[in-house]
Amino acid sequence: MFASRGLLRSSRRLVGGISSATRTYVNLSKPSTSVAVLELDRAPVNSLSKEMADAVSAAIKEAEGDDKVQALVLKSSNPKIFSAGLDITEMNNPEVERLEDFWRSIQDLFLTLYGSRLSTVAAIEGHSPAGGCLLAMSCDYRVMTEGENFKIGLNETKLGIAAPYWLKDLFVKTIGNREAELGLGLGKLYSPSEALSVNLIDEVVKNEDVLEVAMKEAETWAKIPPKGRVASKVMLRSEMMDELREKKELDVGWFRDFIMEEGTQKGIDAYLKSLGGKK
Ligand SMILES: CC/C=C\CC/C=C/CC(=O)SCCNC(=O)CCNC(=O)[C@H](O)C(C)(C)COP(=O)(O)OP(=O)(O)OC[C@H]1O[C@@H](n2cnc3c(N)ncnc32)[C@H](O)[C@@H]1OP(=O)(O)O
Repeated sequence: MFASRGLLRSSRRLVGGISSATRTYVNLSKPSTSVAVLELDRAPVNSLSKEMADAVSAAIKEAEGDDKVQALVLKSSNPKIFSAGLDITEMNNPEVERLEDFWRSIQDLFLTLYGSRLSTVAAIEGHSPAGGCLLAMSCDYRVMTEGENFKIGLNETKLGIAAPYWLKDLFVKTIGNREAELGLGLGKLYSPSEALSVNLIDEVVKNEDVLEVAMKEAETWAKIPPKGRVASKVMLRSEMMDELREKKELDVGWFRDFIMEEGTQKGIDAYLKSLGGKK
């Protein structure tokens, strides 16, 4: 399985007898019969551009296409950054049509990952702000590497923007209403131990152990008979997904109007310039 479906540039290789495929922005491999590993690989910070979001969605669908695969580990090629979230340059002085398409790709990525028939385990290596936290929260289980300087959370308000309603809903579902009020309002980024204490993540592990722990967890989920497991996931998640599917174009409009406002643009521009102090 995992043959290219013509969506992505791909090259195939055999690593220790394991078939794996390297593509633009993502690497998909299958280290065991029932578990696939999807590595985010967009330097420098795995930010989600439209193309990156499309590549991740396509790779998830490809893994789902193998009937034997029951679980997926989502990891990063960068041991210090899981994902820096949405590619802010997509929202900085954008062309409107591209901005709308970008948002559709982000919505689709969320629907694909959150609604996957596969059990998904996030191996959160390092920083995971905003859209990175979205990726992690869309999984069934979250393991994060230790290191109190690593942060996860929804910091959108600090950029002068607001998380979309469905990301807010996902946050509330994950950590509860009160903590979400604090987290969203303050744009709080949690250290691994803080994230664990509010149930934003499920485990904190040593950096060198993260993949092994995530794989073990994925194998555990993969052993659960899929019929009941998937039905349970659908019960828990379909309401939210159906609502977004219904409101998709409305949500695109809200996003576009919000981002295109002059004040929002000023905030995004200033934030982007502050990053790394280099721009
Ligand atoms: C109605 C709905 C309305 C709106 C919804 C909008 C939702 C938005 C959700 C989001 O995801 S917004 C993005 C939020 N992300 C962040 O705030 C993270 C920003 N990045 C960082 O904090 C740091 O880069 C890091 C902690 C992840 C890593 O730090 P470090 O290793 O020191 O790297 P640098 O900061 O030097 O960055 C390297 C390089 O990458 C660029 N960059 C970083 N993050 C992004 C990003 N999210 N998008 C685009 N580019 C990013 C950074 O500018 C540097 O570029 P250079 O060219 O200067 O090397």
